[in-house]
Amino acid sequence: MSVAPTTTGVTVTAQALRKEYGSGQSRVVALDSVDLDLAAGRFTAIMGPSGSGKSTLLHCLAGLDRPTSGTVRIGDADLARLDDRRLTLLRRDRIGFVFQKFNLLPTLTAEENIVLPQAIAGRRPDPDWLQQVVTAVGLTDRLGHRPAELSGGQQQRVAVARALVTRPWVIFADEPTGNLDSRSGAEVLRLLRNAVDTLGQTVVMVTHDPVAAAHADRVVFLADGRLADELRTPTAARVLDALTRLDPAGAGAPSVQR
Ligand SMILES: Nc1ncnc2c1ncn2[C@@H]1O[C@H](COP(=O)(O)OP(=O)(O)OP(=O)(O)O)[C@@H](O)[C@H]1O
Repeated sequence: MSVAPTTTGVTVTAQALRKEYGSGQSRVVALDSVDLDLAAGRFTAIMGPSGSGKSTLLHCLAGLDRPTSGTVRIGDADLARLDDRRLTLLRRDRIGFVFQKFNLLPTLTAEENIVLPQAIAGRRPDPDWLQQVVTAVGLTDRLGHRPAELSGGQQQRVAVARALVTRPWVIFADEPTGNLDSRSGAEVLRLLRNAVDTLGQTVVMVTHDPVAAAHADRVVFLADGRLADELRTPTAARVLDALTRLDPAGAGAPSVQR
């Protein structure tokens, strides 16, 4: 991206975060006493064995789900103090999302998908900024195509553009490369990395892939719903080592009834 850094990102913090599902015999503690401070303008990856609470943590941090107890702050917004309507507005106006399954509307063109969050808010995107984002993600000649006419990698680049175009405080990405071949996945990771480096964007990403996590500045590891480890300036090899220590069998067990 060819624009000067603007540091759009804000800090995301979680304090004493706990999330339980169900009750009685079927109670599951998905998150337990999680304290986390994610710096503004940095790329953080969340990793851990299957069932360790990664998606639950991302959903609680992003205001998609309410924790059982504890606090989440995005910038100076305390999510627990927002009613559902305000939380929806915060998500729409201040947060960008990139999901594994792209989540594009099939009847809309790439361009219509990119500007959809702003259209819903009754706003028009700044045309210069829209063009910069579209150029950065390499979709200039695909704007009139519908998702079915785009490759998986192109669809995910539409989703990244949709996340970037609102200049969100933070982008949350849940397995953004999970449905992509390694070349398309690398392209999407490069875009996220670039958004951090050139725009000061804050990015938080859940991934299973050590190579994807190596694009982050910091990797935090969950095990059984708790923070278990972390790495700064990770490499894929060090991430894999840390994961193997946490989960030697390569498969985590769900954390039931602690
Ligand atoms: N809606 C739900 N109802 C009951 N239990 C749930 C629900 N969502 C998640 N869980 C449980 O909470 C725990 C954490 O789940 P979560 O999906 O956050 O883990 P994860 O690390 O993202 O797993 P994976 O890597 O397999 O996607 C698991 O034991 C899971 O079975």
